[in-house]
Amino acid sequence: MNDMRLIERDSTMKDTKISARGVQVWYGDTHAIKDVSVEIADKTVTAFIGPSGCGKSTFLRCLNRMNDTIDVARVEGDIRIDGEDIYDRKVDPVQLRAKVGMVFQKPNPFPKSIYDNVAYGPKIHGLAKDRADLDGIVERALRRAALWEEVKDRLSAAGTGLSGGQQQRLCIARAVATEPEVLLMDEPCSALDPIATGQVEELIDELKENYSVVIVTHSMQQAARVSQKTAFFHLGDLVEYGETGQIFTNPQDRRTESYITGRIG
Ligand SMILES: Nc1ncnc2c1ncn2[C@@H]1O[C@H](COP(=O)(O)OP(=O)(O)OP(=O)(O)O)[C@@H](O)[C@H]1O
Repeated sequence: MNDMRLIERDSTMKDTKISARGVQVWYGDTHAIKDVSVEIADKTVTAFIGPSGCGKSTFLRCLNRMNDTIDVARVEGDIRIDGEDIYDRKVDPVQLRAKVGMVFQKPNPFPKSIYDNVAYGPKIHGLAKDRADLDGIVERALRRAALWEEVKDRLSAAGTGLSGGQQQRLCIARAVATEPEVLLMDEPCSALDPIATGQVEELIDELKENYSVVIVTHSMQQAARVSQKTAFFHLGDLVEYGETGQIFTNPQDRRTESYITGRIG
């Protein structure tokens, strides 16, 4: 009986991809993240939820050192990806961000062609040996982002000329083109209509076959639809973290319960 239970548990366990210990973030005097520790699994979608201003985006940005670009931000603690300290002085943040890709709230394609939007990252990171190789990378990334069929005949058209939902999928293609291992998504559907949202959510579900996906969302329905793990933040604290089903049906902390029942936030 015990053996059976062990086997059952093993089949649902995934390796840890990101391990954060005692993470604190300040913006000047504002203490935005307070001693957060969490293990994020590989090949899993993890949702960060919580009321506005609770620190979800701040913590997400710690995972690829995007906070480095904010002058007043100070990050403390230990964050490891595959056991490697990403804040170590020998880590190049540009290389790190190729490995830990990011998709933002508002689709932000470069003012370039669809092709060049996707080819840009692989070019600067020297991932293609020649033009044919680069063509292959661009096609694969656009296919992975479920956009290829819609754009294959107009790759030289401007990325900014696509619809909002297509632009967001283009940004996802751009992020996956550098073969990242982790994909961070900060409210990726908030500027999209329900149809485009559905397409991006479907895509997120497929992306988890290859990547560890972390998504910040204001929509609890979205967290419930796309994620396997959910972390609830409140006033800079990570209050509760667990299986998404458990967080939504049987939260252990009354603050989580208040949030998911709409009493706070
Ligand atoms: N660039 C910044 N400079 C100064 N303070 C900031 C900065 N970015 C965030 N903050 C502050 O840090 C705290 C956490 O903000 P953060 O954007 O991480 O929260 P959030 O949970 O993602 O919010 P939202 O859901 O509204 O996007 C807030 O008090 C916010 O005002």
